[in-house]
Amino acid sequence: MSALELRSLQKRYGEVVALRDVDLTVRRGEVFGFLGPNGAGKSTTIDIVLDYVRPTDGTATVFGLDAQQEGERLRQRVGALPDMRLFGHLTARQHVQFVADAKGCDDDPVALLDRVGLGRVVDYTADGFSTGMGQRLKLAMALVGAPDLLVLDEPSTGLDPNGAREMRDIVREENARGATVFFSSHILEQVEAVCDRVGILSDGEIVAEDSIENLRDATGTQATLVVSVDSLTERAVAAVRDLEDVSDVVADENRVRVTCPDERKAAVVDAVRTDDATVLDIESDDASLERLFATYTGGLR
Ligand SMILES: Nc1ncnc2c1ncn2[C@@H]1O[C@H](COP(=O)(O)OP(=O)(O)OP(=O)(O)O)[C@@H](O)[C@H]1O
Repeated sequence: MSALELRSLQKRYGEVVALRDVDLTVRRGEVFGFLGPNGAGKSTTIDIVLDYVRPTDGTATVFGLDAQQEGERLRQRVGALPDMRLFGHLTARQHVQFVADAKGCDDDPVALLDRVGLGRVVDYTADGFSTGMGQRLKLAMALVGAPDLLVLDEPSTGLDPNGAREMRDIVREENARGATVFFSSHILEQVEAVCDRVGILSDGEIVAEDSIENLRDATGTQATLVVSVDSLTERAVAAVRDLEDVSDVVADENRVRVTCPDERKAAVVDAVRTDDATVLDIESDDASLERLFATYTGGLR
């Protein structure tokens, strides 16, 4: 049985078609990235999965439980980080305790708050929290009861780079203990760093569902690679230029920049080392990921 199944899901708000026809399967134990530009329908999909919103047509099931029919049982097994307001007059501890009581579990709020980096403010009220602290608190609430499925809607919102990294670490830890993670974002690097597979939603429809690697192969999306060495010879540059599928070769004193498919990166590094140069640094930019996203969502063709 899969962790999450969406079948022919449709949602209209009056004239606005938020979801056209969404079919998606998230397997048990995977970290699945749910990608899409603003307004694509990600939040609507998540709200339907959590039964905050009813679909116009189609079904959403979590571990075989129908979101509309068995919402209460379903929520027992799910931890969600929705874009929900916190209660300013309640402390961090009270927020987590509230979820623990609702789920009927005896998790220690302080341990959970410690895990998300709020160990020192457990008795502070949420009204003084920054956006990032609020986001951490919502994550602690999502972790209550060691859920089988974690649904994280834009979890990195408001987090600084350290916070974003800690969020990724927690996603990995949760996945390692067996949780399936469904992770929505429009920040591609975040998704690539933790996700096994991704689904790309565009204009209310899934336009791609695969590993990022396979999607790259399918679209022939190229990466930019910069190799820095201790000394660069003309022979080495010529060897790089001779490589198949490698283009836009630019060389300066001790660096070579090229455009190539992922699977040619190793050949480029080998060629740069033709005269036994020592590799000092290898950089590969994320532009390829941006292009991949744009290819599927209509930003670039
Ligand atoms: N309550 C609502 N009433 C009317 N239209 C809505 C409502 N909620 C969402 N929509 C519309 O449905 C579409 C999908 O919105 P949704 O918030 O699901 O997208 P999203 O992918 O989560 O976007 P974002 O990345 O900006 O959060 C948009 O056109 C939005 O304006």
